[in-house]
Amino acid sequence: MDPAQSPVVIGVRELVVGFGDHIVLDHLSLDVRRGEILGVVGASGGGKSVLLRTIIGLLPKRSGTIVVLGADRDTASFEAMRAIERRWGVLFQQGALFSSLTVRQNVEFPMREYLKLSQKLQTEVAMAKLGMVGINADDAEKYPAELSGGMTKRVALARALALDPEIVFLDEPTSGLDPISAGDFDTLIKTLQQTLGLTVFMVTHDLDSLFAVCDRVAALVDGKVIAEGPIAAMLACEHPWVKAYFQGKRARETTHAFNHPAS
Ligand SMILES: Nc1ncnc2c1ncn2[C@@H]1O[C@H](COP(=O)(O)OP(=O)(O)OP(=O)(O)O)[C@@H](O)[C@H]1O
Repeated sequence: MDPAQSPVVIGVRELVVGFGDHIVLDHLSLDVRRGEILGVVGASGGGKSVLLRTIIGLLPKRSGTIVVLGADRDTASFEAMRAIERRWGVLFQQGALFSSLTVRQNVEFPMREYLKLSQKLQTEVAMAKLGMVGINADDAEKYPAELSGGMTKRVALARALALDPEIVFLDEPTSGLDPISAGDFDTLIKTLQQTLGLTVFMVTHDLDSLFAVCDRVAALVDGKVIAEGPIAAMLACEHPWVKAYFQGKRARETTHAFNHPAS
């Protein structure tokens, strides 16, 4: 199904989030539709991570509504919200793996929290998830400190997929990776999204990622979404920030490659 026609799985309306007298999100509204990869871009410190963390309930909002998979945290019961939380996975910036747990134990962690599976089954599922993201079985007993940046991201992605989520939140998944590893990671995200039918909410600064994987992009400026749409619409957008971002010097090469794919 064309994601543009799919049901809304994340609906944010008039969201206000702030710290003291610093308003970060100022009556922000945004929809994410089932099956799409939405890229969220914006200036550094503009509130992209705050938006992600507020949607998943890690930060409080001042006002507005957030409905995820039909549940509104303001009105849903604790049990209902916990059941909904099982249906999403999160890859935090830097991976955020537990340093005292092995790769396998990190992936088992959400299962321990939410499911009652035998240890044997947990291990089988964790190993399957690690296989999906391209981590060798030989690396499963390593600790996070022994992993490269790319491997850390892959393990964090495996952990995000542990509970077979419908939505995956990715906070700068390719930051800190060299261009080839970042490109491989983009391909992995796209493949998983297509094979598992995931909805992906991805905060990124990486123009290559936006062009390679996103169905739609939302630009967050001054606490609001000032433009949203497919890449082609963003390239045609006249808003000064969007123009500078997508048509600036840094963007030109990527845009050129997008418009002139190698045959
Ligand atoms: N827990 C917090 N307490 C106080 N201020 C915070 C907190 N979390 C974020 N902020 C502030 O909110 C603003 C937005 O931060 P956020 O991390 O969302 O930016 P970002 O758009 O993700 O930036 P970057 O692209 O650099 O990661 C920043 O000014 C930041 O200092």
